[in-house]
Amino acid sequence: MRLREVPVRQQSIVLIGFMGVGKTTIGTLVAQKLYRSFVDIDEEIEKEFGMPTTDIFKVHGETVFREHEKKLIQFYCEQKLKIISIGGGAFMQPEVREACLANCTVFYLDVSWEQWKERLDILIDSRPILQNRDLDEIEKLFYERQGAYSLNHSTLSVNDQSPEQIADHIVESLKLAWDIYEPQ
Ligand SMILES: Nc1ncnc2c1ncn2[C@@H]1O[C@H](COP(=O)(O)OP(=O)(O)O)[C@@H](O)[C@H]1O
Ligand SMILES: O=C(O)C1=C[C@@H](OP(=O)(O)O)[C@@H](O)[C@H](O)C1
Ligand SMILES: [Mg+2]
Repeated sequence: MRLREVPVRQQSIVLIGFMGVGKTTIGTLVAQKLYRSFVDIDEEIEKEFGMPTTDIFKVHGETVFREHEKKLIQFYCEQKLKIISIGGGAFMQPEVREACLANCTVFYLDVSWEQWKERLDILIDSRPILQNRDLDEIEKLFYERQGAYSLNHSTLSVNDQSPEQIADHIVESLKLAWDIYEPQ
């Protein structure tokens, strides 16, 4: 069943954006604020394989990772009342975009390259996609992915804001939309 028919208040929320933008951190906070359960797709894949993402890439390869990522996203997007954080590369798959946009409310967390660069040191060890790429190559990837991210229901700049502020903003904007589209 397509959740398009599901009341907008019950639709799951999906957070998209470049790796390290804060999807996992902010998704956890939004779930707490809305009393919903939180699903981090990377964490689900890691549980399935019993190893961190970097090892999945090394042992099984990116193609296997992407296939599991797609299947899990398609599964969770069809459920109600979840807050779902998906990996930064997931939205490059057309089937993932279709599943998220058709069934859920999709928030794009948008960060400037200047601010993202400051996080590189804390991300490098846990994000296999960043390894073996120099800064120019990462910048190219950052801009290449923006086209896919522009397909969303709501874009939110996260520059100069704390995770708590961003989560509050998402909750407020959802409540406003719910009242407009489904007045109680
Ligand atoms: N708004 C923010 N300001 C500063 N640091 C942040 C912010 N959001 C996330 N971070 C930090 O950036 C890192 C990556 O966050 P994470 O939630 O794992 O991002 P993602 O899931 O998008 O890859 C973490 O160390 C987190 O604490
Ligand atoms: O951008 C990517 O291709 C990836 C982003 C990661 O998730 P985050 O966006 O949560 O860092 C994780 O799925 C994997 O390392 C690949
Ligand atoms: Mg994450």
